[in-house]
Amino acid sequence: MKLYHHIDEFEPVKNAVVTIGTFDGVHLGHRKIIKRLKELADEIGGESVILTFFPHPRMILHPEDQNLKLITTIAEKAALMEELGVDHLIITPFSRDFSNQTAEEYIREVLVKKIGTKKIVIGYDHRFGKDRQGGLADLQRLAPDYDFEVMEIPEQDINDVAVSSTRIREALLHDKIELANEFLGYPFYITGKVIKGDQLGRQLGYPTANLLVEEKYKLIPGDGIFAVKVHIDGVIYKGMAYIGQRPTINGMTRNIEVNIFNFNEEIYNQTIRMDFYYFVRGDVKFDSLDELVVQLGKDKVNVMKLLS
Ligand SMILES: Cc1cc2nc3c(=O)[nH]c(=O)nc-3n(C[C@H](O)[C@H](O)[C@H](O)COP(=O)(O)O)c2cc1C
Ligand SMILES: Nc1ncnc2c1ncn2[C@@H]1O[C@H](COP(=O)(O)OP(=O)(O)O)[C@@H](O)[C@H]1O
Repeated sequence: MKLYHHIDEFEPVKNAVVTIGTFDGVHLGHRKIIKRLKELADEIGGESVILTFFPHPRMILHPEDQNLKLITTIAEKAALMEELGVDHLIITPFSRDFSNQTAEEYIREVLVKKIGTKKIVIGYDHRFGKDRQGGLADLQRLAPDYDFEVMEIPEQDINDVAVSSTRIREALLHDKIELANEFLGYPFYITGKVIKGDQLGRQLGYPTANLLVEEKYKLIPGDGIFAVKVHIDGVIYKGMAYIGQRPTINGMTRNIEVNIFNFNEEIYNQTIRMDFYYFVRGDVKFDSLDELVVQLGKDKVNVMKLLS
């Protein structure tokens, strides 16, 4: 897959089959659209192109709003699309200039001249151009002039996609990891850099790698203990993860940590990926560290069972 960080980097391709969207999570509904996109491209010996915007329009129009949480970071989204065999992914900043183009300018300048669109796969409700004035009808009206074809994604499919992004976010925030994974079609994951914590973990007999997620907009599941698999340098380990404030030690920050099974290496500053499989239990304030350690032993047994 070829990746572009601005629409201006893209050179028009022959028979571009294009779709536009946020594709947060690259979940089962998105996968269906991407599959269709690739089939259409194959039919005409063309190439599949996805146009997505980053930062998300809401981040530009409402920078003060920190509530926008996405299932996938932009890098994760690109990796997932690459796995699915998309030919070209254009991630273009959603600037005010960009959004000030009229619908017709957008179709002519972006879709036709910059991308070379031959077919566009688009939802019935997709809006574009200044004040979101453009839509499917404009594409259909201008298609003959600019020699492209419009393929509408049926309303039901669009609703499925919207419903599943929302439901995945809800599920992740409420300990329903398995449900989220069912909608995603793969295990939800977090990518982060290992940073120093309070160095207490190893004293308790359970060292925990603390993850820093740099993307503030990444959705983090609700507090609790989870059965996970951790990718470190291409090797996959089982482990038990914790998300919470550590009430037992009156922790002040919300941590993401993982005790990795059968592992004993220093991995500070490394970027690791953690795949979530099961929710194990909720966060508890124990009366002592000894009680916490006893529980950690039980958690380990439970997680091993769940992942075996
Ligand atoms: C599987 C697992 C379960 C945990 N459960 C709890 C818990 O229920 N309550 C709590 O206060 N801390 C819990 N912790 C967090 C520990 O308090 C934390 O790992 C310890 O404070 C070490 O922190 P450090 O990595 O900053 O040294 C858990 C950690 C792990 C790995
Ligand atoms: N099995 C393991 N699971 C997690 N981290 C481990 C493991 N073995 C060694 N480590 C290393 O130890 C660190 C965690 O130890 P810990 O005492 O909890 O320190 P910190 O509070 O800095 O996280 C990890 O960041 C990692 O570099």
